Amino acid sequence: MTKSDPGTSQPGTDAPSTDQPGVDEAVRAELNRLRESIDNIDAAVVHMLAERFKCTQQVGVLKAEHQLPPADPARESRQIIRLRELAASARLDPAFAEKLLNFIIAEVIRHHETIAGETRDSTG
Ligand SMILES: C=C(O[C@@H]1C=C(C(=O)O)C=C[C@H]1O)C(=O)O
Repeated sequence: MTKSDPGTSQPGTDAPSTDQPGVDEAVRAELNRLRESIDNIDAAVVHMLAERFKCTQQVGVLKAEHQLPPADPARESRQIIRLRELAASARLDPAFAEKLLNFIIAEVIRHHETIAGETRDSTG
């Protein structure tokens, strides 16, 4: 297989696609089984994040209506401590858990700033 042989490798790699003939049937079956679980977990993550953002949007509206700042660093510090402990007990890298939470919170704060701006515009 070469790079000029389209469709036989994953984009950006020279590794053979698992869809190719020649991949052991038992390996393919195990991979498919694991990928079905991964797809279910990814769906659950998306649904849980959607629910989280529904809550944080409501927090954003409440803060905007009461002139509270979009970010609450003290609350974030407590969440990070708690999440790192949860991660450690679940054998997930606490640094990864912290990065993920910070990534999500940054997006939430962006939403809150937008809501605050819109609220100021509409109330004058
Ligand atoms: C949702 C809030 O607003 C911000 C976003 C947070 C979050 O996404 O968990 C936490 C703290 C705040 O910086 C909040 O204050 O509770």
